[in-house]
Amino acid sequence: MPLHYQACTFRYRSRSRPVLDRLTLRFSPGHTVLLGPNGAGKSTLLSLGASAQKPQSGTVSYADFDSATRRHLRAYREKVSWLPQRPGFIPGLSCREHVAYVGWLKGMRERDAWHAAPSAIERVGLSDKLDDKIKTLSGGQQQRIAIAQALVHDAELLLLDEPTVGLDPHQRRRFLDLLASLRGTVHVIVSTHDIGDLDESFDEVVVLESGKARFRGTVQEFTEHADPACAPARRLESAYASLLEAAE
Ligand SMILES: Nc1ncnc2c1ncn2[C@@H]1O[C@H](COP(=O)(O)OP(=O)(O)OP(=O)(O)O)[C@@H](O)[C@H]1O
Repeated sequence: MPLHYQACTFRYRSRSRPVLDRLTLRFSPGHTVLLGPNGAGKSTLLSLGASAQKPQSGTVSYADFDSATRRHLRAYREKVSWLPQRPGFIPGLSCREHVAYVGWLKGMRERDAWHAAPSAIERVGLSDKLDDKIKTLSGGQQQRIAIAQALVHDAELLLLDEPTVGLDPHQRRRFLDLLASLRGTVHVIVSTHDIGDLDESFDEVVVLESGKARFRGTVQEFTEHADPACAPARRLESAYASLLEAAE
């Protein structure tokens, strides 16, 4: 199912200019990387996709459910999971309690969430911290618990906002392998500044700039924007730079 933004306008109350101005964008099923400079509107876009905020006009829909329609909200949130850029934690809960609590918030039965939490935590390699309190974890470990929270209720679509921030290189590789293991079963949209996260395992690249989609295409189509003279190892960076230069 695609995640569909139709003529979406979103403005923060304290701001006169909208972050998104009648944006129409369709994220195809599969795995998508969302790129864009600071302030482009990526987090805003994902928070709308997660139904955490509503557009002032236009619609956001997934699987025939409208994120702003009250009677759709429960089903929408069961299908869509979101890792925000700055996940909030209840520091005194254990990892298991926290992940189970988020599963319960997402509509799982308390018992089911409690039983599902250890396997979500195992997927991020923190089984040895199951009963440790969140406040005793390092920043990178907390980020991994946040990823486990996004996985716990088996959503159809994961919206991951800078999930690899704070992860060491081994954990970053592990996370990318985890994403690859979800191919074919879970749709994923990952916002990142780390262009190295983008590899051939992704189906689509979207570049957002000033609230507008400057590029949407396959990884190969994205790479074709690179300077032909650049070194192979720098092709992704070069493609990204040339797309943003063209937008100026
Ligand atoms: N809560 C808020 N109140 C007011 N303005 C906000 C708020 N959150 C974001 N903005 C503004 O909205 C614009 C888009 O921000 P957003 O966080 O969506 O961008 P981003 O592409 O995710 O940026 P980054 O890569 O730096 O995380 C920015 O100009 C930002 O200053």
